[in-house]
Amino acid sequence: MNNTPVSVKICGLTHASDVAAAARAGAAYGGFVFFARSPRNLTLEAAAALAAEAPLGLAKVALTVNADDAFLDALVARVPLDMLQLHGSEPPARVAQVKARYGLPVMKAVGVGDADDLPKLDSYMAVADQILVDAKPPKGADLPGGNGLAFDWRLIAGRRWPVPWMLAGGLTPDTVAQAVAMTGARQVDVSSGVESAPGTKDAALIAQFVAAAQDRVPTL
Ligand SMILES: O=C(O)c1ccccc1N[C@@H]1O[C@H](COP(=O)(O)O)[C@@H](O)[C@H]1O
Repeated sequence: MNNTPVSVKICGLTHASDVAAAARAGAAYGGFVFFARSPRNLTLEAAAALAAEAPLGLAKVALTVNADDAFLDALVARVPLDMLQLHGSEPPARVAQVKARYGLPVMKAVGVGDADDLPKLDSYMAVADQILVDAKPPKGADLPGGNGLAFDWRLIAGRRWPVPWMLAGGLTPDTVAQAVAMTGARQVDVSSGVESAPGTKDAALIAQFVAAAQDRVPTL
């Protein structure tokens, strides 16, 4: 039995109050989204201002989707970051390139819809610092993540990988405890499940989510 509390990432922070709510609730990571079609999309300037508000203990993660070097160069120069999250179709070689170029830990997201998607996770073990096991977006979806959709957690029940991994996809304060129990995840990531509307974070839901993930009473 593992007594270390589950680490939580709150993704899609867009206001200083979101950063404060995530930190107050006990989240370990805060995510900033850089994807134009997302309701959580940030400019570099807005992200730099939010990053300045993040206390020690809240790791600042930048989520990008198939970003090129020019964008990543500007991002890393402008925003103090602790990790890059690659949420597009970046192949293992691109993950290795990004890791070498910026010297930041890289988390690679992989969408899971059915058992056929699981081998893809293995292809990133040698190059990524962490893996994000997310729900595969529906065909034709506008966003490659952040859709509030879960996958069948039984697909990964009892699975272990040689690098740290996070569970994501449609998690909510009501479902996260069951997701953790079924999968054995020690890290979870949420965006839509702690929002009152797309792109609008709710401090009470954030507190409830982190507490539920860690099996304790919320810190409000
Ligand atoms: O949140 C977004 O807008 C987003 C945009 C593009 C790629 C990924 C995005 N979010 C990530 O998706 C998962 C699951 O989100 P949800 O909890 O189902 O809404 C999570 O890792 C977010 O970081």
